[in-house]
Amino acid sequence: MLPNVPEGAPVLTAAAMRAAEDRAIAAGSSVAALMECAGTGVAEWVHRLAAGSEVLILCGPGNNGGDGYVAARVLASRGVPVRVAALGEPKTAAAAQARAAWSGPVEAFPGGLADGDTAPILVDAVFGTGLTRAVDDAVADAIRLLAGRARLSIAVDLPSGAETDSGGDFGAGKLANFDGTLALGALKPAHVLQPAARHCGAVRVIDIGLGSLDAVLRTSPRPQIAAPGPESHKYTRGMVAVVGGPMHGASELAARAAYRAGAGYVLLLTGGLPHPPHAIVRQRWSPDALADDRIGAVVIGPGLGRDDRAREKLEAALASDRPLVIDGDALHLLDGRLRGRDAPTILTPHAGEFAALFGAGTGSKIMQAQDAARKSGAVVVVKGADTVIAAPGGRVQVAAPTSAWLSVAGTGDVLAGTIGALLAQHVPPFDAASAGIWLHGAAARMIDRCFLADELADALPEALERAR
Ligand SMILES: NC(=O)C1=CN([C@@H]2O[C@H](COP(=O)(O)OP(=O)(O)OC[C@H]3O[C@@H](n4cnc5c(N)ncnc54)[C@H](O)[C@@H]3O)[C@@H](O)[C@H]2O)[C@H](O)CC1
Ligand SMILES: [K+]
Repeated sequence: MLPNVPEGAPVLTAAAMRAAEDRAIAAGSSVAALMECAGTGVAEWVHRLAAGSEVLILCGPGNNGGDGYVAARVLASRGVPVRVAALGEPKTAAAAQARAAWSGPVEAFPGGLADGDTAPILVDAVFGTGLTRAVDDAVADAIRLLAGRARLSIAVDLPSGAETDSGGDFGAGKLANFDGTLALGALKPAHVLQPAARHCGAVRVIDIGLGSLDAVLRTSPRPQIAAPGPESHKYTRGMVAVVGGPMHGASELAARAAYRAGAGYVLLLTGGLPHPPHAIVRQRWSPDALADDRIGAVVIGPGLGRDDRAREKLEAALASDRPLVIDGDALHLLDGRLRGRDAPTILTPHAGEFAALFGAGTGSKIMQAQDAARKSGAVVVVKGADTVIAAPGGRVQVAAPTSAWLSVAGTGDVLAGTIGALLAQHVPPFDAASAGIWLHGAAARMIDRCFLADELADALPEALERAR
């Protein structure tokens, strides 16, 4: 049930890590001291997890390899059987020092390891944040093979071959799957962005003495959502208007999710005959349907359609001064019409909708989301297995990876309704988006597998129970 990365944690790029390291050194530390901390922290985790089994540590030529030599020395001093295999001699002074302090043998990697060689515990200290180009095929293949054969595989800082800042895979499909990754000093984008994130397993951060870290990017925190008090009534709990269209199911799901996420009153503007759940107030759409100033948020897009009537509805929603969640079909009808909107606006595109709206951008998903938020003036939620939330002012979060079972029809509609409920309760738009994604992800993890989007909506109250 635990998310596999720490919540609300700073995420630093390779350059930001180097800057933090420079600050620590200016304050009296040294690369060797940081490496000692890193290697000792790795050894402590491995010692606990290895439970006496033999550990094979693969060391690269840079400081990631240096961390590996330190870990080997510390593990051996604690009586853990350790083997070290290295990809050449160390190339940095600190790694060379760590290598010199390791008194055991060093096997050649990958060439020196016999076919079928393995150890129950595999530690990958080959490359970390210093990797700037693809890893040789023979090296990538050997890491993947050894990690696959091990009972437990652990990456030091990053799975070797991961691109630190973009979460890309330098090896193009050759990254090994690890059970765990020990992030040194702080999380890096590769721990939360796909495809690298899925290779990390459970990620834990090891303190290496860098002090407090200031980062623009963080993982989404667990939200704190207050329960209603004695003074609450349906309108203070938030009134959400869902503007529907020809695909009724989608707007029904958004409306249901809005209630399940705590809204006090949900109005579904599609019309039609009354049917359960009767708590959803169904009305026909009219141009002045959004004039009721008790409406705290409007959700538009799920099931809206893309015809002239859909355009007319979107036009009215954009012209209103209501906070807006724009999703699904409405994203396809936007064509830059957000400019000049003062009320809070949240866009929730998936990758395809994002590309259609903002073009095929360059840079990491994080940079692209920030750019889109700046250009549109809206909070932009780029959904996926690595959902990024960006605000126009530059604030940005990555949600902890959640259940892949969310990849089913209707879950986006549930998310739009969930965010709408929080927005209607006057939660600021960035926080509403962040909390909505957290609730949605927590609900998915709780109901586990093969769920219907309706059931996801119905699991939101249990997720809310954990957001206190
Ligand atoms: N940042 C910190 O505060 C600390 C980080 N530590 C660890 O150090 C690594 C980063 O170390 P660095 O030496 O910069 O890079 P790497 O070890 O990741 O690798 C660089 C090394 O590898 C060579 N190289 C690069 N790409 C390739 C390639 N495709 N094939 C072969 N060789 C390649 C390059 O020339 C270098 O020699 C960080 O992740 C932490 O693990 C320390 O613990 C200190 C504190
Ligand atoms: K590594």
